[in-house]
Amino acid sequence: MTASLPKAELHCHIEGATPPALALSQAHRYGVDTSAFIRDGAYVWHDFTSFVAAYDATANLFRTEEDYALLAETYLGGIAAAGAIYGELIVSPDQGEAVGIGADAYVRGLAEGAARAKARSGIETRFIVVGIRHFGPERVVKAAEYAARKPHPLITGFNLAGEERMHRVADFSRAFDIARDAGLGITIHAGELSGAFSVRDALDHVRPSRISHGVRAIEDADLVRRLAGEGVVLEVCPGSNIALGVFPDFASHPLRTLWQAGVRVTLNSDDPPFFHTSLAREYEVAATEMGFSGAELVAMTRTAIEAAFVDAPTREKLLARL
Ligand SMILES: Nc1ncnc2[nH]cnc12
Ligand SMILES: [Zn+2]
Repeated sequence: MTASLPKAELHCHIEGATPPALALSQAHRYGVDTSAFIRDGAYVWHDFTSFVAAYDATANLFRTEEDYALLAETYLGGIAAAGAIYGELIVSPDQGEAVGIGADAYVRGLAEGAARAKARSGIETRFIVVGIRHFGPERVVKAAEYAARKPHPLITGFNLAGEERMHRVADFSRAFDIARDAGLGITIHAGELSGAFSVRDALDHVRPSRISHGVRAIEDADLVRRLAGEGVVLEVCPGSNIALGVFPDFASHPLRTLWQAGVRVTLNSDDPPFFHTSLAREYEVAATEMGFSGAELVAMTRTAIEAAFVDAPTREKLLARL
């Protein structure tokens, strides 16, 4: 039903998009035992902490520039084949440091993969540098300083992810000030593992144009009105929310209610194989289980392009493809 619709994605953590088969072939290459986090060809975790452990173990299977090129090319090629014309990847310079190649080589590798995918399919890509909340405010400042130096033209935004229940948003305002002053687009994980207060803190302390998730704003009607009034775009990831138990099922997911309240929403996959989803499945589930029409789903794609961290000519070109 939704296979032929044009799609766009604003929220996908690139290491979290590793297909298990690719993780296994990388593990074979480097002689890594994956039995703690991949079983029967699927990722194994049971809560946010064990998800992060499985995510980190998977990320550590990519160790060279070419490994990252393969990862980005695989993911972007896959979503392009499913109808995506635009995909933003959340990238972590800390990961380049963790595997010893450094942030620049990490970004170069991902950019090479993005270039290969674009040459094949035309998909446009940008990178959002992420600071990891549970690494603490100082490390997040370092990530922001890295992004602010604009080490690669595909880096156009800054995000904060990780354990939302650690620290308060205000602890990260300096990092966001650095990123904003450098002209980067601003988004922040909020209202996923923590409630409406976290979304309000994000609006007050970070002034983002988008919020990663934000769905728990639904707990506060005034806040929903504020999001709609200010035109803040939510990067909604329903499959992720169900997998992590933020909501029990699609029937109780607030996407439809937020849409009806006039909040600008988009569809995203977050960490697709970890959450048994894909960008294509997010569109399909929105149609079959949440009652969105084809026209409404294309409107969400349009919202994603309108909110994308791209220059004006690129935005116009993408809008013309809808
Ligand atoms: N769903 C999520 N929430 C917070 N941090 C993340 N990092 C990767 N996936 C995440
Ligand atoms: Zn995320």
